[in-house]
Amino acid sequence: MSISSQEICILPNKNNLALLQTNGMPGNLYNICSNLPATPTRLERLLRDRELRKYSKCLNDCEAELPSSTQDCFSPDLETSTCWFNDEELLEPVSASRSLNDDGERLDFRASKQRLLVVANRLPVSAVRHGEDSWQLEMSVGGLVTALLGVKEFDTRWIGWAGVNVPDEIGQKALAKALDEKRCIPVFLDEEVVHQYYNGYCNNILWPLFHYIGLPQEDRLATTRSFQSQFDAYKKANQLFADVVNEHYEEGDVVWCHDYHLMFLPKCLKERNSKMKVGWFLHTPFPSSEIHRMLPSRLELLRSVLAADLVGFHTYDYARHFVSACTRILGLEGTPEGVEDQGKLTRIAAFPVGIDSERFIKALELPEVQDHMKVLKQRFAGRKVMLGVDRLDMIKGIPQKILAFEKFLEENPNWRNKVVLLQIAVPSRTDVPEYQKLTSQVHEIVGRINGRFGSLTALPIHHLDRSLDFHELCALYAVTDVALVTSLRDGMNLVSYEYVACQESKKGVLILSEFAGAAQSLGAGAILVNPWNVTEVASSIGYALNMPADEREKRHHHNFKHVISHTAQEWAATFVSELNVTIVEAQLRTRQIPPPLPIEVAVDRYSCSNNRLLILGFNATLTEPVDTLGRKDSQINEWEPKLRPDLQEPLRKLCDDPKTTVLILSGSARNVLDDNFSDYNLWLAAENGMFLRVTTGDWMTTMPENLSMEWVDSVKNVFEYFTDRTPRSQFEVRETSLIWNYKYSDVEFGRLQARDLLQHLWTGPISNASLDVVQGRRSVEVRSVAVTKGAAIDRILGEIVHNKGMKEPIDYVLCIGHFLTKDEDIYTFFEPELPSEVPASVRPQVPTQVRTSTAGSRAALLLKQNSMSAVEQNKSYSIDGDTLHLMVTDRISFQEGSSVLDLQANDYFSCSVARKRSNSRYRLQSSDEVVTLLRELADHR
Ligand SMILES: O=P(O)(O)OC[C@H]1O[C@H](O[C@H]2O[C@H](CO)[C@@H](O)[C@H](O)[C@H]2O)[C@H](O)[C@@H](O)[C@@H]1O
Ligand SMILES: O=c1ccn([C@@H]2O[C@H](COP(=O)(O)OP(=O)(O)O)[C@@H](O)[C@H]2O)c(=O)[nH]1
Repeated sequence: MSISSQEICILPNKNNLALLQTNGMPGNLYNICSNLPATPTRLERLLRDRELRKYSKCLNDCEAELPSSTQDCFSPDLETSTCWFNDEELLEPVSASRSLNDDGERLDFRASKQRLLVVANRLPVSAVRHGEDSWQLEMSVGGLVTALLGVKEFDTRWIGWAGVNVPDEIGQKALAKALDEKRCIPVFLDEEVVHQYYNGYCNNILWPLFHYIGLPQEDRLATTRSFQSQFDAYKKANQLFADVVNEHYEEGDVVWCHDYHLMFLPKCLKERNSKMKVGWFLHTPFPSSEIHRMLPSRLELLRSVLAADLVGFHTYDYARHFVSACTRILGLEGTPEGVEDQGKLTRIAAFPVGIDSERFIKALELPEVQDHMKVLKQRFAGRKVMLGVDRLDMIKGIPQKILAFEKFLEENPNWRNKVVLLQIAVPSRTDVPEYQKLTSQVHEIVGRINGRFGSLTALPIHHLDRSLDFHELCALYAVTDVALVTSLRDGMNLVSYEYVACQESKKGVLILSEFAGAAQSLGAGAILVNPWNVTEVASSIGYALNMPADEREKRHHHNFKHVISHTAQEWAATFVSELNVTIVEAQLRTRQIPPPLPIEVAVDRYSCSNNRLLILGFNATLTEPVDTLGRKDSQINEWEPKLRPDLQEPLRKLCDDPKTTVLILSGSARNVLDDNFSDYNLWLAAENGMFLRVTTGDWMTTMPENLSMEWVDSVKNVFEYFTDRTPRSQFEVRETSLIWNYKYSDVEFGRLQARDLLQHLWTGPISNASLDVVQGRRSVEVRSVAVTKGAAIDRILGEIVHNKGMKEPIDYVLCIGHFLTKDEDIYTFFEPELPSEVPASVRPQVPTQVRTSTAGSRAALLLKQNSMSAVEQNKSYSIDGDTLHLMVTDRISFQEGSSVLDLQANDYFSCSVARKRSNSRYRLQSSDEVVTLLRELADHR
């Protein structure tokens, strides 16, 4: 019998029973499998997932204790390969995890392992060709490989470049076959692409920029010139990766893209299959948005990463920088969850990587490691040994490290023959000129210092330009007294983790750069340094070498605990779990997003009807879309909205159609609507419907009689104060509301100011008033509770019907707008059976029953009621200057039993524009689509 992870929950034991009950769902033990509507929070989901993982790990561990004959274990055949780590079990395919259930029945967990496609530039093995169809595979070096090799919980396949050019088909086939045994799938890149994409765009542009080094000094202009062709190659290479993923993808797979090489990949994948679960993780720092905005391709890169469902970074700082780049450069909304764009949320979070600590700890017991340790101890007997292990990369701060060591020797002559620095500098990206230069620079400094402080028998620096095998490396980690990590920037730095893992008996000291991601997790036990400050590093070396045993022990203990509990396995499992949860949540959220307006249907119903009402919002509905993409933030266009020129013609046609009444219903002031629409034959409702006029007539007010505006002066004071202190913000005093707008200000500063402003309002002038504070995307508006579009519409409708002397009820309503939530009561006005708060998820999108006003339409009902109450109460409104206060209720001339509205459900189209969540039945993405719609309607009289 095979069971899926979904079904695991029906096997509770005492432990997970306790957990499920503490997850906020008392008495609902089987909630995960039940059909009950309780929707768990993200935290509940993640906790449950974590518990299930532990549970299944526990079963797997039990299985490990079964006699080997009962296990169906894979034994890799690496006869043809030499492995750098000589640790081929790391690449084993998924082993069948089997266990017995309570009835002695065998459970096969093979099916419960989720398929994971890891896509990274580099495969864990690099290929070396030995003949036409013969390949040797060697382990690749670098933290990414180390981290991902620790991932064992999934049925993993690795897709990547084998680090070699294979132009011929025979070679490609043979290599694909050899790699298949390692569950690796090659992406073949030709030399030119590798040169432009990997050496060029990735390692000469993105890498230095993301590490705050800036573009290479000498060939900066050349780089600037070749930028476009390198970026094209980058996109091309990413597309090649996408093609291979698509070829191997099976429904339900998780596709996990890695690193700066593949920032374009999420977009390529999602364009082809929007349902694919795509995660992207960056192993390097993500720099401040000020750095990222220097990239000519800044927009495209951000946009394509955002196509992923989940985006992960090593630290909160990197995640914060990314979100800030999205807000500042793309103008998108950053929320605590991630980044939102048109209702799509890309979740952004920090997932600090770890190592497979057990592997290092166990390795120390191996005879070959013990042998290495013995040799090393003898070789350096009587001297303290300091260790540096880095790829030879400018980000690692190797010259700075060596200079600090020189300074230490300079200032501490007593240590000169008593300490040695072993520096392993693994050659890396040797085709990139900057790396070549670094090699000679380091050699030169090492030579100088050895010449200065060395003797015939001892040298202060042992510098190795090569990699070590795993056993040698573990031995070195274990016997050395101090590890020196001086990265100028480093995504994480796993060497520091590995050092700590191997120091359980010696309790050596870790000196760690504060610019490495690892400083966030190992900072408590390490000595943190600024690698640029050579004096500080030199004195830290002295401090470390002289540190008393009890302090070393405490510091080590702190870090060791962290390293063994934050493993690579846990990192990957958490990321994938979060990705799965993100997908579930996105599905739930999607249900709250109204479907696109079926334009054809709306047009078709329009042409079949005889008395139509078109209610159109103004801002962001009939104006150009809010300019966010690639905006030049400093450009203030116009504060006042303007009707899109391409809408003039269709709007005029619609207004001139005798069967159609057009109402512009807006928050804008009267003069703004006058400026834009005076020439059209339509109705204008300004200030959210508080003022009304037909363009051939004068303004009248529909304002409730007792509307108090006493609060205005005090709110104005607060708005003035914040306008003064927020560059490029502005406030507007309307007759029924006050609006502070910061759409042209610095987004983040504007938001902070808005938060502050709200606090002032709540605790000050409006605390006792009957007001609403309405937060827009980049605005704060204060208006009386009674002022909403929905509240005004019945009065407006009454006036229109009366004024036009309508003999026939309205049989078609299209209501579209970029309305604030407060004003969405306009949508539900025409749907009396549902309260406006009802979430879209439970709202029938297209009700099938036919409603007529006589059977309960709110408009007809209200009009009748108002009419009666007006007659009964004999209410009237006064004339105030040029404003006629409307007594709408006594103007209803319809006879009892007849109706103002005779609206069938499928003749009503409420539609939000450019809103992510809405109570409308439908949505349009932007005012561009409004243009299409109105053009179509205008052509169907
Ligand atoms: O593949 P290469 O070009 O030879 O470079 C090796 C790797 O270097 C980078 O490693 C990063 O990932 C580590 C693990 O997350 C992290 O600890 C370290 O700080 C990073 O520098 C690079 O990001 C990888 O893609 C490369 O494979
Ligand atoms: O001779 C060596 C030296 C180092 N490493 C490994 O390379 C990785 C370096 O990762 P780190 O995160 O420190 O930096 P990166 O090189 O990825 O920037 C570590 O796992 C080391 O064990 C290696 O494989 N061979």
